[in-house]
Amino acid sequence: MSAAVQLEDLKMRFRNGHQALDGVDLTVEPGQLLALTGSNGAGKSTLLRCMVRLQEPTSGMVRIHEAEVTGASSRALRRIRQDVGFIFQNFNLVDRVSAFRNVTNGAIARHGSQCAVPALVPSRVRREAMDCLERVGLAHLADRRVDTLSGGQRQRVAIARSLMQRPRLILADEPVASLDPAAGTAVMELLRDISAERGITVIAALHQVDFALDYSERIIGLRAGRVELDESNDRLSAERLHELYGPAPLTDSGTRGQRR
Ligand SMILES: Nc1ncnc2c1ncn2[C@@H]1O[C@H](COP(=O)(O)OP(=O)(O)OP(=O)(O)O)[C@@H](O)[C@H]1O
Repeated sequence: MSAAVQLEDLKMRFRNGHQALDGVDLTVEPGQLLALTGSNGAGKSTLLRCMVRLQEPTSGMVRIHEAEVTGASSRALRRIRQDVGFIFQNFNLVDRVSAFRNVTNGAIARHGSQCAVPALVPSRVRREAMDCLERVGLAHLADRRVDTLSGGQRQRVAIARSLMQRPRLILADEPVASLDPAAGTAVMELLRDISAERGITVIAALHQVDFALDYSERIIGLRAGRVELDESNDRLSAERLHELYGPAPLTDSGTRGQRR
């Protein structure tokens, strides 16, 4: 099967001369849940953003599902991005509207801007939005304004919104960094489960090495914009990962989430 993501000698230098990515080569198999780890400033966010050109790489090649991202026209890029969900640390939801409306917004790329206008949302999209909310365990809060939800609930709304895209790839930039350990665990379990159920490739930048070990199949360690470590999680000990990337909080008062 073809790779979900392929990066070749990817480089990104900011205008101030800072080399944030310094020749990253990486191939990610479809359906894999991969954790990107590394200390502050290692280049994790830049790498995720460069994959879909939210940040323009300076050089190198990105391919997603066989389509070349680098060099793609804006139309081709839009098409590639339709298959890619992005989950952010700060959720990036529309605060003053309901969970349901945030989720139907996720259908805009597939069904057009009518999905942003409640009265015009087709009934099949409404049904799908409820299914997605159901999947993340929040159907009962569909009508709640998202700014009245907890951080963990908001992140689950963001995941439901991304499911509306029917993504083949989800890029998650510190999806649990703003959450308490229990909410973080719930979000990581959800990402792991939807990846397994739907064959969605997930690449998650994670600071917490315990989450990386517990929920990913493969761990990439970045340092100064380079891949320093690339291991399957069952070959990595927590001690080694802690040693490389510093102390990190345990996920839940000393216990760790369930391994696959
Ligand atoms: N707009 C910018 N201009 C110049 N340098 C930048 C810019 N944005 C980020 N950087 C630098 O690029 C490097 C990589 O940043 P990036 O945010 O990708 O790291 P990260 O691994 O995601 O870090 P963190 O874990 O702190 O989020 C850092 O040294 C950062 O200071």
